[in-house]
Amino acid sequence: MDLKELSSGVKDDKISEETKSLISSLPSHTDSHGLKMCKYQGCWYYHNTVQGVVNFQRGFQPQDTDIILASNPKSGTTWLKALTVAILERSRNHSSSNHPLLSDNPHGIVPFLEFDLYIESSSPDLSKYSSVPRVFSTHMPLHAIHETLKDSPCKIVYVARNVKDTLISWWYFRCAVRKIELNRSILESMFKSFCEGTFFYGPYWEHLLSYWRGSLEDPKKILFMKYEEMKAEPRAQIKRLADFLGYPFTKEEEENGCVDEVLNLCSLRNLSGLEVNKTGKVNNMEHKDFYRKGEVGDWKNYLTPEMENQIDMIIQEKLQGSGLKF
Ligand SMILES: Nc1ncnc2c1ncn2[C@@H]1O[C@H](COP(=O)(O)OS(=O)(=O)O)[C@@H](OP(=O)(O)O)[C@H]1O
Repeated sequence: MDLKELSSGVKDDKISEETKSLISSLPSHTDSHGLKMCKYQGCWYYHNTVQGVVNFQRGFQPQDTDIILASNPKSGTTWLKALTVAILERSRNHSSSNHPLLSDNPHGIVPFLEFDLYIESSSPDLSKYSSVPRVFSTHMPLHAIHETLKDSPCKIVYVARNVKDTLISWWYFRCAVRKIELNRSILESMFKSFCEGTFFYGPYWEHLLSYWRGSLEDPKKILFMKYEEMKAEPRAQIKRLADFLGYPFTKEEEENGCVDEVLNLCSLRNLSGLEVNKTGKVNNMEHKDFYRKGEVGDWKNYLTPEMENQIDMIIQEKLQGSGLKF
């Protein structure tokens, strides 16, 4: 594998001596592609990402109005970023041609804390993100960001997705990034690692539960959304998001079609058809690879009944008693 092709979160070229020493003391394993991972504060990361997490925890200073969009990878992050940007930008009266979503990928507009910003240093230049509110994103679990954000009234939105669709989306993405055909042996090794909890940002259920419990404890600070509900009732869910962020749609906006405008702008079909999303890269990943089918239940086309049973049993057991269901 050509290391230059990898995204910065997965490589291991940004690690300080101090973090190397930390990593050497942590549980570790090597993934099926030969990339080294370690378990830091209960979550599995590639080594560069640990550096990003450590730098974030050391240096990030939240502002009261900050918005943090959190997710497990492949759970609807790109969509949530686009919707949040569109909700916030609607008051700025854009003409049809100068909306930020028309000239950049949602990941270019909303940076990831632990890869894009904090991977090189604990004091990155955030001046580019000075407009209010600042919007950042993360795949870190809540326990990794809690200490840094707990005294701030900033808001956190989490999007969760059914584990089986998340897994299939990851599989597609891994193959797309490596420019190879969908390959069942890759799916099988990813499946194993998902089930064992050793997948990137896993265990998957711990990630979900951290935000789920956080949202129950402090619903004004943490909004828990589900990809499936966003697909099933987009108008209700986007209004829920806008209300939570403190940018509710007015009655007039609802009547003049503004909610549908935002939804249409952020639809998979619209975003994936934009020139900016057909070309270009962010963090060594092609914009186009962030968009695929966006269907609920696509896993049925790929997982065997045995795989389905196994993963269902694990998730059922892990989420038991939490009140969280998919
Ligand atoms: N606008 C919009 N609407 C609905 N669904 C969308 C949208 N944009 C991306 N997607 C689908 O989300 C899946 C990618 O997940 P993420 O965006 O979380 O990926 S990432 O973590 O940011 O890499 C991936 O799902 P799958 O199609 O199931 O692979 C994308 O197709």
